[in-house]
Amino acid sequence: MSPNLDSPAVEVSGLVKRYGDTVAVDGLGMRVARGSVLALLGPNGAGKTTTVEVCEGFLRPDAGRVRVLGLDPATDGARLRPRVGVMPQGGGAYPGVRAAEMLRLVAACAANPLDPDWLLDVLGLAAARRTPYKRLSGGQQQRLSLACALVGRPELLFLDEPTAGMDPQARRLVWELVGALRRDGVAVLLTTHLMDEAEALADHVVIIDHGRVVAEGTPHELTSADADEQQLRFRATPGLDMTLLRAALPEHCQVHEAAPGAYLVQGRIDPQVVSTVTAWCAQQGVLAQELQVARRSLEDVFLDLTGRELRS
Ligand SMILES: Nc1ncnc2c1ncn2[C@@H]1O[C@H](COP(=O)(O)OP(=O)(O)OP(=O)(O)O)[C@@H](O)[C@H]1O
Repeated sequence: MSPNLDSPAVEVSGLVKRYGDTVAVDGLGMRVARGSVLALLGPNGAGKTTTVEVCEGFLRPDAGRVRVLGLDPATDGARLRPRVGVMPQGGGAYPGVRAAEMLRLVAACAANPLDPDWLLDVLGLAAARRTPYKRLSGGQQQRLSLACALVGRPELLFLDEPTAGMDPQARRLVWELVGALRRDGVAVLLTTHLMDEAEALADHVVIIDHGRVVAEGTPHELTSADADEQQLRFRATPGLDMTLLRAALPEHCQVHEAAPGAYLVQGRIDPQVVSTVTAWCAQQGVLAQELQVARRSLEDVFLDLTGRELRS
């Protein structure tokens, strides 16, 4: 039986990591419970990879406390390696090695590995088993990297942008796999830029910016924190005069044409607001179609917290 089963899978407090004058991580704290999936979100340069690499033991922190499965990754690497799976950003393999060889090499280091051939099959790589790593497509390299992270039956998985560059089919497959691992009690710390990925997979979301936590909670908590902030979306003829609709709606409502013919009303959406919108459209002689009332999306929350402008 594994030691330290009572401790969280990952526990970080007051983490600081600098590169010269750049403070990449600035007092960050987070906790990944056993058997749960935590998604770490943040704009480019927010400090996600640095945080994950400290937890993986690849980087030493400048300050703070990091415990992985109850151990210190900076000093207990040898004890942690057999229990942790790592899928780094951008793969990481010898370019000439064939897919199946590489997976077998990794499997040989594990005490009780999964069958590499079975794993290649599950990840849709059976036909590519003799292909050298450098000749695999980007998505195939990602899947092989995931296979390498999984083959040792880890208790904890670090996935840094696991589905970047994957086609929708491969992405679905990875999502299903992560769901199955979680049901088997594996903890997962993943970073992603895909809000639907975080919503689909994560029990807990941590949004960071400038190396600090700016919000955290379940996807539901994050998107329903402000009950007065809802959205009414509808489609109609492009170019309707939004100043007229705005004047017909209560003061707390904002309205704009998000894309040609796609309209968005934001505020407290009650039955009266819905009725005003449909009646106003009828007055204009247009039909409001695909009418939908929803909470703010995780992407809205993320953009509100981290800004809408592009980072350099
Ligand atoms: N090896 C390094 N040397 C110097 N600065 C670095 C190094 N690695 C990262 N940084 C800087 O640290 C900050 C955090 O980078 P990090 O890669 O952790 O961010 P990230 O959130 O993972 O970004 P992305 O979403 O683009 O992958 C950035 O300002 C980055 O330029």
